[in-house]
Amino acid sequence: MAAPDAGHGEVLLSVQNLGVRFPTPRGDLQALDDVSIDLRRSRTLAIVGESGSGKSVLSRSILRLLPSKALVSPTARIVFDGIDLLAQSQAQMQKVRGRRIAMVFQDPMTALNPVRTIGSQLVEGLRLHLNMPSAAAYQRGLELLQQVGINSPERRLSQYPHELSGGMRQRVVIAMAIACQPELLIADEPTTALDVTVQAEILELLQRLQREHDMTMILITHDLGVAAGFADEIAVMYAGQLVERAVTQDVFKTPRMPYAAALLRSIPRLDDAPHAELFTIGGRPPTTYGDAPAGCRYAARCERRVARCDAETPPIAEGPPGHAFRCWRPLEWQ
Ligand SMILES: Nc1ncnc2c1ncn2[C@@H]1O[C@H](COP(=O)(O)OP(=O)(O)OP(=O)(O)O)[C@@H](O)[C@H]1O
Repeated sequence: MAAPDAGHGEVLLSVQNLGVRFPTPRGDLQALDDVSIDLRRSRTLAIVGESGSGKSVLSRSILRLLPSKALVSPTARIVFDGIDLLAQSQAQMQKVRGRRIAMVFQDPMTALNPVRTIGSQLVEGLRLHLNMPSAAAYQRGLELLQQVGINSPERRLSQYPHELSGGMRQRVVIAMAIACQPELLIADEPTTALDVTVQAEILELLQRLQREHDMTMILITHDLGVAAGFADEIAVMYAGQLVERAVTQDVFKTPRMPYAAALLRSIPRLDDAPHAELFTIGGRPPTTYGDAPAGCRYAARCERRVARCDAETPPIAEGPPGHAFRCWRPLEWQ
């Protein structure tokens, strides 16, 4: 699907017809189905959806970090700055991963080695990717820690991950991710494992770094509220499919697919009455094994369902220019 706001900047990342299946004893689990998405340089895209909607499989596909048993659809293409990523060998991907596309994961401890100091991990990345001599890498390590808002960086470099708070650890992981000045940074639920007070600080840090380094960014989150404050564009995933895509304010002002509208209603608002019950979407998204039955995957939970929703699969298509959605009975205006 073409990036909204077409004409501003070249497309840096293009995902076309991406399907991913995992073989299981119950048949192939369909994790992603025909996902196409373009992202222009310097833009931030939030990928939003409930647990299991395929957000992480999408980001891992881009980095070629899927488990070897994953089956990628033969017609899929993922093109990053003209490089066909799915056609690269793992050795070639080493030159892209970490260097041109970096990732920040949910739990900083999965990215950090618990038995090595922060300094050795940060410096090693710089030496490995950028061939820096030790002294220069150490100096750059200090600068990076300062950039991500860590005080007394000399002391921190000699500490082990467990000696740092969760927020501090995520700052270190972010410093490692930006070390090689990647063009694309993918942050997968970067604040979910952190205290609420620290979450906002980490998001602010990512936003500042995005601006300062003119990075293109993908933020994966289950929280549309977080996406709103962060991203230029929002892509909503549901049960392995992309179901709505537009610039952030269009998704908020005029969501077209009832699922996006329901997600919006489930965000707590400051003007809600005290103790007002939060809206929740009843039911759960389906998991598809083998070929998906015809129909809209959201139909069973949808307030606007009509017979066609069960009979035919809606394609993803643009309504107003730059606003694409997958729905037979879209909301015309909110
Ligand atoms: N290695 C795997 N083997 C089998 N199934 C998998 C594997 N990884 C993911 N899946 C399945 O693929 C689907 C999409 O998973 P994914 O992790 O992308 O969802 P998500 O939207 O990122 O969810 P969450 O917010 O919980 O991380 C899910 O049904 C999940 O169970």
